[in-house]
Amino acid sequence: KSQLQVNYYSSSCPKAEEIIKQQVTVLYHEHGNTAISWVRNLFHDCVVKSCDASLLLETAHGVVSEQTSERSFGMRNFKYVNTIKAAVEKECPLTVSCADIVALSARDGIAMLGGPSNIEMKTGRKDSKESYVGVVKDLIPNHNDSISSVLSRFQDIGVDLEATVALLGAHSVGRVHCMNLVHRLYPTVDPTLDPTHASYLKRRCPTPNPDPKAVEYVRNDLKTPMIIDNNYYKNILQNKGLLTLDAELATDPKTAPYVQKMADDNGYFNEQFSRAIVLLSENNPLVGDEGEVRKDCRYVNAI
Ligand code: HEM
Ligand SMILES: [Ca+2]
Ligand SMILES: [Ca+2]
Repeated sequence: KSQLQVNYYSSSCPKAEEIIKQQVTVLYHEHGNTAISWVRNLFHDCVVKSCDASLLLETAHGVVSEQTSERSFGMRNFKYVNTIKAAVEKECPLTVSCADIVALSARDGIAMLGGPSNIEMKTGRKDSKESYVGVVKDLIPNHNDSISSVLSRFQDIGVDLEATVALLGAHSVGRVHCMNLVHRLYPTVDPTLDPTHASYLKRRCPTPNPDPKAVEYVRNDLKTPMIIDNNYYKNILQNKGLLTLDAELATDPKTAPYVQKMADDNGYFNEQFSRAIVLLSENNPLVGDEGEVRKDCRYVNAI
């Protein structure tokens, strides 16, 4: 079985990585939160079977999109993946996979957001010919799952304990909708939440039953909301994590020592985050003649 490699497109499409980076940069300057979406996309694609762009398939021709799963709640900016893909197709038709676009856009998005800029992302992934919507809920943890179940799910795909703690640092950017946190505020405030922060959250999320269509949300990190840094760990140590999972990460005896170390040392966090992103991105890829290179990331190729 062939493997992923560094610069897989060096002869078939030498400009591929440069074009993707340029598109990610332009999109970031138009809508900064696109870069945030590329990071979440990597997680939601790679954890579901493989980094194979299964996430990007839309509901059509008998396919039901993974994006319709309740775990995909709040995901955004999918339409701009098509912008990146179109630019790459123009240079090299049917050559660069959507799965590699997911991986490379995550790498470049992380750099735009001030995270590590030296991630060695291999390429050569192929795209799935199907959606795995039926297993999304089994594979992507819920916001109130226990830390031990989250750790074992990551373990199953080769992401170790320290790397898992580092990956959650992605919650140093982006937002959480009220729907995913009102259970910590009503009817009574979760005692593990900092009371001042809880009052702030109640102002942002004033009712126990937010309309899922209303865009009521809280930013993950009030200090550096658009920067991937170790502030997430500082927040959760001060009981200002938004998800139940965030709160548990800070106190569980297995994860707490790493949380403390990451909070104390941004360089160490960056190192572990880079390593973890690579592990995540190499989960079970389709390679060689497996899968296909989709022409349009939203649909499998016509036969
Ligand atoms: C393992 C357990 C995880 C759980 C339970 C979890 C859960 C969530 C939830 C509930 C949200 C908020 C969705 C919303 O209300 O809009 C969110 C946002 C986000 N998650 Fe996670 N997450 C996990 C791991 C990760 C990982 C490993 C990454 C990336 C490496 C990641 C990246 C993000 C990003 C970037 C956002 C913000 C998205 C935006 O603002 O558009 N998450 N996550
Ligand atoms: Ca996938
Ligand atoms: Ca931050």
